Amino acid sequence: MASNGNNHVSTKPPPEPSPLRKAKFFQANMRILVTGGAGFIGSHLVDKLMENEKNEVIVADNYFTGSKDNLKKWIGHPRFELIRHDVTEPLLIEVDQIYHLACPASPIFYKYNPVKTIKTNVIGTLNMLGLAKRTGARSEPSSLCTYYLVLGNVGPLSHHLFLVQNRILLTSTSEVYGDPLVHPQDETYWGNVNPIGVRSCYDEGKRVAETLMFDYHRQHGIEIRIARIFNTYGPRMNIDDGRVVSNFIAQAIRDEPLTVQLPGTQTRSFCYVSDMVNGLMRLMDGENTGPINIGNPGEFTMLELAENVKELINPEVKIITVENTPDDPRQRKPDITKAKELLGWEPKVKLRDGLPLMEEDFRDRLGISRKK
Ligand SMILES: NC(=O)c1ccc[n+]([C@@H]2O[C@H](COP(=O)([O-])OP(=O)(O)OC[C@H]3O[C@@H](n4cnc5c(N)ncnc54)[C@H](O)[C@@H]3O)[C@@H](O)[C@H]2O)c1
Ligand SMILES: O=c1ccn([C@@H]2O[C@H](COP(=O)(O)OP(=O)(O)O[C@H]3OC[C@@H](O)[C@H](O)[C@H]3O)[C@@H](O)[C@H]2O)c(=O)[nH]1
Repeated sequence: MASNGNNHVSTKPPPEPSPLRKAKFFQANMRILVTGGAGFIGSHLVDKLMENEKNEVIVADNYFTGSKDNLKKWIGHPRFELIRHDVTEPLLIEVDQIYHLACPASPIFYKYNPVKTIKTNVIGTLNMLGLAKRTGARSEPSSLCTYYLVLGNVGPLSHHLFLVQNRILLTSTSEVYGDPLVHPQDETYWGNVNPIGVRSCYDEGKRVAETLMFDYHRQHGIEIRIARIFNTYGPRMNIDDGRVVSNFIAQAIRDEPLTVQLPGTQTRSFCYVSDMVNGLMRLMDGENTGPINIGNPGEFTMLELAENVKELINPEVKIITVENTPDDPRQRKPDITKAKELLGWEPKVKLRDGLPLMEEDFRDRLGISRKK
């Protein structure tokens, strides 16, 4: 017996679904926007999302640090769209989920135009939250779903569409902890950030982005997810990205000295990109808003990282020390208890297994093969 929704019990079976539901147009697609999808993490996320035939993926990117090359295998695919768009401008499209990654991540690039970086973090996140609000990032049907209903498809498929959970995920950062006085960092730590320093366009920008996410959640009921990402590495990083793993690997391949910034005892924890993408998707699909640390708790000094790269990639290469930049955090290691308990997630790829995978990609792109 089926209820018609007005508390009257009907003995009639539910109507047959329209024969059109098997047509492509009626597939139960989840339309997912990935901002910053032409970048390093974003393009790996797109690869994973596109594996699911029920997903349509739209990338919005201004190509500041990203490139169409990272998405070349999807360009022209019927379930994929690429838009040249700067998130500091509003975007009017219909989507069910938003992975909001757009923001330069390497210190060299985010410090290059700090005013633009903070605008990207603040205005960009406001715009994406506005989009989430307009398209109904709540446990209600989205505009897309409403459209299906207007067409009169009242079969089991449309019921499924009602259950689509619209939401927005922000890729925040371990930099919200600043130069942390608590070690390892768990999500309850409020951080130690210089609000007027050269890194603050990024650190404070991401902190405001987190604030906006929670204010939209509390005030407008928007379904939010916040990931605090720790240093991530892997294939497709820009060769001249400037971050430490890509620098050391490119230097080792080119026979140039590995430039350890002083003092060299500062630590970081490095997460391989496939683990990261997996963690982000679990967070999006799970029931917890976060913030949740996603990172690999293996902790290395920069000197240890250089030694590892030397041993694995080029035992002949020199290691030198060079000046550092202001406000460089002295230690960083995620406490991932929350990710383990709430998402059932933990990283699988160890640094010594991930570095050779990245080396292979860098050698291909640089056209330098391994010496015999
Ligand atoms: N990789 C890491 O170690 C790391 C650590 C913490 C947080 N994150 C966060 O993850 C996200 C992705 O980082 P990534 O390493 O892939 O960096 P990335 O620089 O490779 O990718 C960022 C992408 O955003 C795009 N972008 C930048 N500004 C934009 C704007 N105003 N409008 C539209 N697109 C814009 C870039 O062109 C690029 O494609 C960023 O939000 C970053 O803050 C990364
Ligand atoms: O050539 C280099 C580059 C960097 N470093 C050192 O390596 C450490 C890591 O520097 P990176 O530039 O890779 O990145 P950071 O850890 O400072 O910031 C990073 O982590 C948090 C993310 O949000 C940022 O997006 C990301 O850039 C720093 O201590 C830096 O001084 C070197 O020793 N040599």
